[in-house]
Amino acid sequence: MFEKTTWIRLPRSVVVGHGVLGQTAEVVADSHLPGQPLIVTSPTPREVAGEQVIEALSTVGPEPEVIVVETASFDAIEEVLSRAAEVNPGYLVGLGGGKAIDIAKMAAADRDLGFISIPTAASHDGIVSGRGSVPDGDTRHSVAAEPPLAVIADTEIIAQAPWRLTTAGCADIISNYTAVRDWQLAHRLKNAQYSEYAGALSQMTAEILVENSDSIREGLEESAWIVVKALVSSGVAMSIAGSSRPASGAEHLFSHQLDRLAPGTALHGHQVGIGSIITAYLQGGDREEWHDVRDALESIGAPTTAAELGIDDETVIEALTTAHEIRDRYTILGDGISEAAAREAASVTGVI
Ligand SMILES: NC(=O)C1=CN([C@@H]2O[C@H](COP(=O)(O)OP(=O)(O)OC[C@H]3O[C@@H](n4cnc5c(N)ncnc54)[C@H](O)[C@@H]3O)[C@@H](O)[C@H]2O)C=CC1
Ligand SMILES: O=C(CO)COP(=O)(O)O
Ligand SMILES: [Zn+2]
Repeated sequence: MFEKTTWIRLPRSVVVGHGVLGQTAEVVADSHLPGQPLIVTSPTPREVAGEQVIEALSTVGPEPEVIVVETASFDAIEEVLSRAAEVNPGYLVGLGGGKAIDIAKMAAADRDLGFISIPTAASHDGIVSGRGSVPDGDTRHSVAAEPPLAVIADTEIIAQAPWRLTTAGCADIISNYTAVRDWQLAHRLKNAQYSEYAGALSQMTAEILVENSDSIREGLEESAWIVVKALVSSGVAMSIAGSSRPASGAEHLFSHQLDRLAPGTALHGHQVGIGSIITAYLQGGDREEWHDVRDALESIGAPTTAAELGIDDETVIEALTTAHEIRDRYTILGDGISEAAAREAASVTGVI
């Protein structure tokens, strides 16, 4: 008997473009979201877009409550949940970068509420995904969370964010090359479940971004448009897969380990970009594809060396040799690489 089932959860609306925050009321109505919203945000996004979002949401319901969180952590989720228990919101809104959006989507899942994603930067591909990523002691969890019912990505706001946030988003996408390869490897060696559709979409997203890299330049709102579309596409790949696998391989394990060893030093996207250069080197292949990854990062102005990340060489080596311990996800790192191999990979690629 045929027993396979799949349940792909995607947003109902993805609205991207100049000034689309002005369509917020329409989007909320179209999503049938009731009652008072609780906005989960962090300090800078609150300043940048908070009033505009509060004003827009107030036209379709009671004035929103706002909670400002500082970190992506289980404590922050608890804070949001206890505020939600007080105000009993009708739905949640994640406003900001990856951390605020992740916390909102996980709190929404816990309270069984609808959730809207309003990114203020094109810095990560969690804008659309139904996954949350949270560090927890020595490990990192990628948990099933509430996917957004709607995404409102206003390129006017996103284009005004510091440029480094956009280059981080590009690097998060470029890292899909190595993530997909690691996923295929895990499929071959460990029988990990692989989705051809999700793998192909994730890889194609990286290819399209790299093909368009000449148009990704500081000061152009079109750059925000191109990058947001890629981030959406990558998030859809994660939703199809039902896991972060299409967008997270060894380069992400390396980044998660850097978050523990050098917290708050560099952006997620920039770390995974460097991780992707080294992962491509370790994955080998006929053509030295790590050159392509490095060149793509260089062309959009993302860091390609540890020094540019602000992280010292020894921390890079430690992260590389311990990254496999972060979570139970098979990658090219296998059950760990030696210090000598890590040093060789990081030096040959010019990362250290
Ligand atoms: N759930 C998922 O599928 C994914 C989750 N992530 C998670 O997302 C996080 C990384 O996201 P990031 O956005 O890099 O980190 P983040 O949320 O810490 O934001 C980075 C910085 O950008 C600032 N910022 C945001 N918008 C701004 C604006 N318009 N102007 C000025 N500053 C602005 C924030 O205040 C923050 O200081 C990590 O925790 C990562 O694990 C990343 C990718 C996928
Ligand atoms: O950052 C991500 C994809 O870009 C999410 O991946 P993780 O599951 O490794 O946190
Ligand atoms: Zn990522």
